[in-house]
Amino acid sequence: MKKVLTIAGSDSSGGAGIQADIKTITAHKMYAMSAITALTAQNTIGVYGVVDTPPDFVAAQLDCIFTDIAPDAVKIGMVSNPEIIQTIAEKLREYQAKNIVIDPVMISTSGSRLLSDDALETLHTALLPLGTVITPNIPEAEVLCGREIKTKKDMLQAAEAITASLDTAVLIKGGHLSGDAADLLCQTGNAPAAFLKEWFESPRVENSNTHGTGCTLSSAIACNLAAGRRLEESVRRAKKYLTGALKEQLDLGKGAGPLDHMYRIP
Ligand SMILES: Nc1ncnc2c1ncn2[C@@H]1O[C@H](COP(=O)(O)OP(=O)(O)OP(=O)(O)O)[C@@H](O)[C@H]1O
Ligand SMILES: Cc1ncc(COP(=O)(O)O)c(N)n1
Repeated sequence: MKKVLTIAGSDSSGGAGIQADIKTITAHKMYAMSAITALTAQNTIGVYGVVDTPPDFVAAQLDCIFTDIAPDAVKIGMVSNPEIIQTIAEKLREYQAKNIVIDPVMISTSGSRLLSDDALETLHTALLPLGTVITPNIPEAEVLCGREIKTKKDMLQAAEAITASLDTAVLIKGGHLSGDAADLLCQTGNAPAAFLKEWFESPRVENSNTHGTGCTLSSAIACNLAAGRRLEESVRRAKKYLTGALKEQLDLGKGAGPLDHMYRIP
């Protein structure tokens, strides 16, 4: 059985973070492990409290996992503060982790900050370059490249800028733009300053319950990489899984509710 590790925050309402990741990994019939970076008191309406895990305890969780059951892929979500980010980066290097999908979570759908202001620089320099692929949404991609993204043309330019600056593949998620749900994968090509770009599009599903879409997509990409698939194919399959989970029209809670992660399980 393939093993997938999620390093992320806990969402008490179960729609995003660690809980969405474990459901997604389980729905892919893989073995899920978790290192929890923060506890959030959260529901479909908002985030009401955050308690960060002490960095040495993040390290202890990662030591326990990597010295015992080596993961075939790692998904990283909410990382909270610079000390936790440094710890994760050191451990990923120490254990030579492979197939690393980093979702640079900054602000929740409900509008709460999940990354401290002083963590951005550390995220950029210490952690993101270790990713096999990073998966920012539009506001996160704007922060990473320092320019506005209003159109698909802007996405193309931003993706090149981020790929060039981090020397890693980037999937910019287009859920925050209007029209079809179009995500753009950009990787470095063979020649200097050459980029390989591919769009992954699906019709927009009329569903306001989108809590945890980003977490779910990045975990599903990690599962497909764990299965040995190429990045492009992993993104294509992950997006199909996510779109299916949205189409189920699960409607829980008073705000932006969660997805039906289990829809493929008979
Ligand atoms: N209404 C929708 N219909 C179909 N796909 C969608 C819809 N909304 C978002 N998506 C897809 O969901 C994935 C996550 O995109 P999004 O841009 O919302 O990321 P995100 O903001 O990190 O997610 P979230 O913060 O809600 O967890 C992308 O593949 C995007 O195209
Ligand atoms: C613990 C945790 N991790 C990530 C998210 C982002 O998910 P969303 O943007 O859908 O709120 C979240 N709300 N909570």
